[in-house]
Amino acid sequence: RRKTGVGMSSIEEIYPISRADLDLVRAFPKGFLWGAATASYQIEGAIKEDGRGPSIWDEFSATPGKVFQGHTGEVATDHYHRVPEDIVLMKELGLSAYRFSIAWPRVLPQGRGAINAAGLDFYERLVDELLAHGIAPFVTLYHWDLPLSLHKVGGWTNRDTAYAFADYADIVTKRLGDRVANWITLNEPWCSAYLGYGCGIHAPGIQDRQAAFVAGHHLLLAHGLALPRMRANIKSVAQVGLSLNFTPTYASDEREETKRDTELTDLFVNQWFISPIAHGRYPEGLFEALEVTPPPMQDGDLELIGAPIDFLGVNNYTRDVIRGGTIPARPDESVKVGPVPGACYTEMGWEIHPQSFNELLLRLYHEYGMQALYITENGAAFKDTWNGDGVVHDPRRIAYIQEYLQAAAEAVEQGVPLRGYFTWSLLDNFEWAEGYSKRFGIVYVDYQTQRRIIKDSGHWYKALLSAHRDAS
Ligand SMILES: N=[N+]=NCCCCNC(=O)[C@@H]1[C@H]2[C@H](O)[C@@H](O)[C@H](O)[C@@H](CO)[C@@H]12
Repeated sequence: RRKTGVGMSSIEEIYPISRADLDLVRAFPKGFLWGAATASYQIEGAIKEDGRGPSIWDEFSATPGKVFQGHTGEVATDHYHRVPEDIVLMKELGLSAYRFSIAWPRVLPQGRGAINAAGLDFYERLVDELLAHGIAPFVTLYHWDLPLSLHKVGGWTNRDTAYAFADYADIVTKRLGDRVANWITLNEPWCSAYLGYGCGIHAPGIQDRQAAFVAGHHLLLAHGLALPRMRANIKSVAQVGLSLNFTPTYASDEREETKRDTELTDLFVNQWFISPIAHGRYPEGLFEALEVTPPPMQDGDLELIGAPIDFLGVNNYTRDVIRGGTIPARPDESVKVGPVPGACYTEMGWEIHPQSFNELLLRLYHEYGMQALYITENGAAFKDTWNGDGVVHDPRRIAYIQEYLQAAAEAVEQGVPLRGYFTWSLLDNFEWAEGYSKRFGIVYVDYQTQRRIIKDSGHWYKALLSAHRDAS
């Protein structure tokens, strides 16, 4: 379509959505929250500023060979110094909610004990600025940046860390519980436990399967111990949940060993954490399949862990297709096949498969009885290029989000109580072991200048959210 006048936006820029998009948004109920998600270590930078203590990711990313080209979160997207402009950006996009995480080492530099007032003040200003712009804060208390001092005494393999987390949760909710109505205790404890302590590709870089299950139990215990402390400090209408990552597993053929390996991988990847949360017990056969002994538990742990949550945060990006090995392969070594003929993949090598997202949502509702679900992360990394002006074309990210939202809309029509969707991520950011080489944002970050450029997907998302508001 042609320009509508010098300096004016083109019609396409104002309404870059299709008729199908308009039908899509109508599937989501009035009041459905539309947001974007980030995490402290991935966007803040300022890792030594205003009293912040070191985290395990400060140490891990500074360790040669751990992160792509030695990238670190030292500067990241410099969000710590750019909160006002980044919130204007969120407003410009029309977000009704914003999910971010609080850096434990900013609030408690040693992980416990002395509170760093400047750290709490930073998050109080962030929350107040969001509320002033009519954006609902969704606060994650732990998104992987464990205070280094706690790691020095065992980190998540030390049961005391669970108690330290509950104290940290108490401090934060005492300060912000009057204003923040949506709380997430942990982000993806599976990644913290297995990637951090099992295979070691994430901080603290330990390779010990037994340690991974001990850490996993203490992460769950941290969640369970924090729940009552948080509920005492937040408003009765406020809600508490946690965000779990799921990667649905599919058999690549009909052989018995393939079905067995697919089921065992599902146990390991998808059931390990949701089972204690939803059913108050670890899934049958998990420890045997991983050839570990059950982690040390005390009486009452599983009751604390299985206490009711108000919502489940669902993080999903892709699925895994499994081929059975001739011998029972341990599920952390299962054979993932790819590329699947006719399938499409993101820059992470993750298959784009919205159907498995739909089936996951149905499963979480029917098999785990979740009464409220938020998609707290979904998005894609593609090779985004910026040509120096205000435009970044990312059609594949638009298509990815469209397809996944279509799958979510079908789940809503099938009765799944889905309350909101947060795309990962608001900004391009520090993608853990991949450093800055992978871009997930609907907003491009030029790291040389820290300039933010809304990608086509950001303009599209804005129009979609506007259409939903109009249709509600
Ligand atoms: N096959 N396969 N596997 C896919 C497994 C995905 C596990 N990683 C995540 O979910 C992380 C989550 C994290 O919260 C965020 O901090 C990360 O930036 C995003 C993007 O990586 C996602």
